[in-house]
Amino acid sequence: MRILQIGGGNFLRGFADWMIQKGNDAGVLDTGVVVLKVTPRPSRVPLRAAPFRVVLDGPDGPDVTRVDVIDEVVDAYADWDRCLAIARGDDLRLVVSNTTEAGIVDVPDDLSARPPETFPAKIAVLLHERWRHCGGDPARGLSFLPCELNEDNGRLLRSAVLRHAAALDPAFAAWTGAHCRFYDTIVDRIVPGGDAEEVRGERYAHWAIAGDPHIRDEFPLDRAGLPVEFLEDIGPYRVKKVRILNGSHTALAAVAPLLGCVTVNQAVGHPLAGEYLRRLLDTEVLPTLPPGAGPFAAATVERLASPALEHRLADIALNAIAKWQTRNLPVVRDRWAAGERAPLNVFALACLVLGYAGEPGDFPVRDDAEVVARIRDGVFPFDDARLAEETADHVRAIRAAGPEAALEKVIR
Ligand SMILES: NC(=O)c1ccc[n+]([C@@H]2O[C@H](COP(=O)([O-])OP(=O)(O)OC[C@H]3O[C@@H](n4cnc5c(N)ncnc54)[C@H](O)[C@@H]3O)[C@@H](O)[C@H]2O)c1
Ligand SMILES: O=P(O)(O)OC[C@@H](O)[C@@H](O)[C@H](O)[C@H](O)CO
Repeated sequence: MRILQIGGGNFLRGFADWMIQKGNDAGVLDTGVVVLKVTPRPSRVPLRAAPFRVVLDGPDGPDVTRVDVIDEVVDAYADWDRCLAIARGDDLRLVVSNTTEAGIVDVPDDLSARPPETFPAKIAVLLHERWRHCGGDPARGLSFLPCELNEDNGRLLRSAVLRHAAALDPAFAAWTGAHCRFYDTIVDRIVPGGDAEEVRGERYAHWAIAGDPHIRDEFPLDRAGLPVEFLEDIGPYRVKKVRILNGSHTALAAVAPLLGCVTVNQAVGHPLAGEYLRRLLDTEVLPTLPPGAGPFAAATVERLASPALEHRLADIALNAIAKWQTRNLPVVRDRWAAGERAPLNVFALACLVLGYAGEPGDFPVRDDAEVVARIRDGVFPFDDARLAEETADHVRAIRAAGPEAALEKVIR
């Protein structure tokens, strides 16, 4: 069997490729991976069909795995014909992707371009080639496992692909709708970096996959003891993971640089930033979740405290306003709806607003130029009067007393 992998970033190498290697080693899979490079920009890590090491930090030292599953890398912009040939392949069954949350977009595209610009349009054209080649054989549909962190990632990808498919040929769209399976998944492993030879991450991993049970036989990694779970609905699991882990990351990336921290583990170990994190989880995030999320929150704090990960706050701060909106704002809204307050999450937003505005000057701002410019012009990023007012209160307090004293006051 062959798996088509869209994107060759560190996350997929340290998570999906690592799992496929383990599945092959355990005898539950027998598959190679072909990686498609789908952006015209140069890769951060040069992509090669060559073995690499996955080094995972754990309580008893690093665990090193040689991953040798990538047997081909194709650049869609350099060799689209080869991509079409791969799509025709008899041995192709599964597609995994990670194109960041920016990749699954539902916008018009030029389907005659070689290649089309967006990820879903590329998939539609590749599937169309497959459909033509197999004469619409129902058995030749593909299964998609998107790893992007968008909510309902499988459903989103399916609907964008189907829109392009309908423009190509209604009969092809019907085949795609009936015989290709798009699974919602949620992935969890902190993978802070790597290069062509090595990917660094944590030992912890979890992959929750929802939907049609067909996938359990195509991708039976649970039978190799891997942390892959097949669930009917991953919604509740997703909310818990995103609010606890990603919300903590985004809050720390906003607050901790103002206290002089550079990495996540420094922040967790910092007396004030560490207390901020624990209180954020205990008093704001956990009350918005169903009972039973406490152990996951405690385990998350331990994961974030690991010194071996060297996860830079500045890297997590990429597009921080949009991330705060999806990871932290829902907590604020739920607390308000329950007649409670959420000052620690709003404090993080105040730190972002100040940081984006250039005070203090060394804040790691990595966002869309337009988003940054609007904040610098004094425009509050959300259309919400209460949020604007509470954020402004924190901004004033930070300006007057400095970040440490202002934070002390909010915490205690
Ligand atoms: N690194 C982690 O700890 C981690 C953990 C869980 C999930 N994730 C997911 O991974 C993403 C970051 O991935 P990474 O850490 O491997 O980073 P990365 O920058 O190494 O890889 C990102 C990949 O996305 C591709 N890409 C970017 N924009 C695209 C677009 N518009 N269309 C198509 N492809 C596009 C890039 O070419 C690259 O292959 C996050 O946004 C999140 O969705 C990461
Ligand atoms: O990858 P991003 O930039 O979307 O978010 C940064 C981190 O919060 C994220 O990558 C976590 O490490 C990951 O979600 C853990 O499973």
